[in-house]
Amino acid sequence: MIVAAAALPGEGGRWLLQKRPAGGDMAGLWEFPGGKVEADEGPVDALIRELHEELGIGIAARDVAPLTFASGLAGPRDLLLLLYHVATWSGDVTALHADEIGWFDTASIARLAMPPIDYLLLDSLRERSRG
Ligand SMILES: Nc1nc2c([nH]c(=O)n2[C@@H]2O[C@H](COP(=O)(O)OP(=O)(O)OP(=O)(O)O)[C@@H](O)[C@H]2O)c(=O)[nH]1
Repeated sequence: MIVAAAALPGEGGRWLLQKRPAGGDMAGLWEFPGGKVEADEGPVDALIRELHEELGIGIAARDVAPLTFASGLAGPRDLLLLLYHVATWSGDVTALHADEIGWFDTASIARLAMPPIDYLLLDSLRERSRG
């Protein structure tokens, strides 16, 4: 499974994470917004679709750039997680899908309960926060 996810930058080196809804897969864990890349779409198209569905924001492909990726097992499934930096967007970020959203610096992200693969993304996110 390929998943496209977004690193959305906020004030002071913070990034947006959302808490997966109760009752579902990996309930209560914090993650980067995004979702599965469907068979008929590319990863950036999937990201644009998912961010509209989950956060109600509009992003343009020209504002999306690869940041890093990680791979491993997510439960029984083999997952490739593509993390994209999203420079700008239109509309206000709204939690349409998540139980909660928040803006966290990388030290705080490291202390959140996340799917295991997400911890592998943190080095690149730290570098990007300094840049
Ligand atoms: N969006 C997102 N998904 C992640 C992250 N880390 C991680 O392991 N995942 C996993 O990647 C998959 C993302 O698919 P999805 O967001 O479409 O999940 P979903 O609820 O539709 O999955 P489901 O239909 O199998 O329950 C989930 O299994 C999720 O747990 C992350 O940082 N962001």
